[in-house]
Formats: sequence, C-alpha cells, structure tokens
Amino acid sequence: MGSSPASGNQDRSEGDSRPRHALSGDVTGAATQVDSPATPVKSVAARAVQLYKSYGSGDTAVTALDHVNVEFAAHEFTAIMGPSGSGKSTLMHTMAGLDSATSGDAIIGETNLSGMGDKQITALRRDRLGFIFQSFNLVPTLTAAENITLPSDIAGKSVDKQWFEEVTTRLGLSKRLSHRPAELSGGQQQRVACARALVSRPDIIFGDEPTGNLDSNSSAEVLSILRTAVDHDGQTVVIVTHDPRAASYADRVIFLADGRIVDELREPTTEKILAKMSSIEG
Ligand SMILES: Nc1ncnc2c1ncn2[C@@H]1O[C@H](COP(=O)(O)OP(=O)(O)OP(=O)(O)O)[C@@H](O)[C@H]1O
Repeated sequence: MGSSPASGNQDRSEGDSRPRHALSGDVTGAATQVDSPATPVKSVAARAVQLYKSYGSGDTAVTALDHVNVEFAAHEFTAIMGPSGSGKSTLMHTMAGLDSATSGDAIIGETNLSGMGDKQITALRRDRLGFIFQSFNLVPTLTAAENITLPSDIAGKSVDKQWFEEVTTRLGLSKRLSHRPAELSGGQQQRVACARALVSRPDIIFGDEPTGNLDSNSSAEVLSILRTAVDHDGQTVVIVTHDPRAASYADRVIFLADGRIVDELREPTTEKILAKMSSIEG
C-alpha cells in the first residue's frame, strides 16, 4: 500500500477501465439509467424523508436539518459537503442512528429508524452499519485484529476468515494484526478502522471526516480503499468531508447549506466541487 497514491475522479482518464460497480444489476447513475429499458432500477440503501432536526427551543432554537429529502443509492459512494454549520454531521448522524431526528424519517433499507427504541437502534447500527470516524475510535487495549473483529464478536457473529484475510491483506495490515493502536501510525489506524467497517459487510459504511486527521498519502489510501470497496465489492459508502479532493473519489456529491440540500454533482472532480462550493458560499 501507499507506493502509488490513489486518485479521485479528476484523474480517471477516458480509458479508465476500472470496474465502477462490479455487482451485476447495479447502475452508475442517472445518465446511464434513463435510456435503456434493460437497465435495472437502482436500489436505495438509505433515504431521508422530510428529515428535520432542531436544537434548543424558543429564540435560541437552531434548525440543523430543514426537511431534507435525499436517497443514497446502493453500491454508490456519496460525499456530503457544505459550509461549516450547514448540517452535514447532523444529516449523517441521524441517518446512521447516532442521533435522533426531531421529525421526519431516516430509513436504512426498509427499516425506519424514527420511532425505534435505543436498543433496536444499537442493534441496527451493530448489525447493519459500519463506521469510520476522524479520530479512528479504536480500542487502545485491543490488537488490530481484535479491533477489526470486535463488532462481530459483540454481535456474536462469526467472522468469515477468508474475507478477513482478503480485507486485511488488501489494506496492507497482515503484518500489523498483533499490534495495538498506539504502535500504529495514524494512516495504519484508519486502515484498521476501514477493515473493521468492511469485514462485517455492512449495508452502508458511514464515514465522518474519515481523512480529517490524515496526511495526503494516508488520505489517498483510505479513499482508495473505500472506492475499491464500492467498485469491487458493491459496498455502499457515505462520507462527510470538507476536502474537495476527498469528495472527488465519490460517485456523487451532495451539497448542504442552512440544513437543506442545495445542489449535487455526479462524477465530481476537485475543480467542479471547488466551483460549486464557492457558488454556495457566495
Ligand atoms: N448539540 C448541539 N446543540 C446545539 N446546536 C447544535 C448541536 N449540534 C449541532 N448544532 C448546530 O446545528 C447546525 C448544524 O451543525 P452540524 O454539526 O451538523 O454542521 P456541519 O455542517 O457538520 O458543520 P462542520 O462542518 O462545522 O462540522 C449548526 O448550526 C450547529 O451549531
């Protein structure tokens, strides 16, 4: 890993032959979807319906999400961007069951999180979602291998050994599995967190600024891991990021401002993202 920094869409040449969506039956986007009657309908991994979140009350109330409607397609990589305070983290956290909405629906697959109790949401997060946080969130007393299998261990699910080996080899962790987080670099720790998210084959991986604490090489590695998971394994990935270069790895970027989705880009490049950001920020 790491010898050839991975690249986002801006570096994908016309002749780029990497499989974009390896699972048959999945389509890449609206442009390919419209004309062909043979194109299957894109399935939705998660959606927000009139999702509303406010903090505080009275004069000090803040609207973090203002009746957001959005779908996250299965087997796609989506990046959420927007100015500071626009509601990115709130959207991701309510979709991922880390925070509850004031009203509206956050739906994972066919499961509506709104109205679910804490225990059910905890189980859903554990069984069906993967998380990658800016601060890695590894357990310091456990080895890399133990951290990777922890969610499955807690859920009482057996880990597919072959898949564990494939993921850890692909992520360049084979020789680091007995190390504790303090013995690993930041980039290695985040690769452990990626392996932890991937190994249980969750319905969706949510990343909250997953490259926020990484240098550019490690960022490129992590983004390339996520890109490969989507292209090669049909994983669904949704990240929040401030970094246009990170967002350029996505299939689609949605832009938030003042708690609303104000724009989106498909096949984004860093340049196109920067242009949208500056028009949104005025
Ligand atoms: N716990 C909270 N209590 C009160 N207000 C909050 C809380 N969390 C978020 N907010 C407010 O909700 C709005 C959206 O916040 P959010 O963190 O979702 O934005 P963001 O786009 O992720 O911002 P950043 O890019 O700075 O992380 C902001 O106005 C913020 O101040």
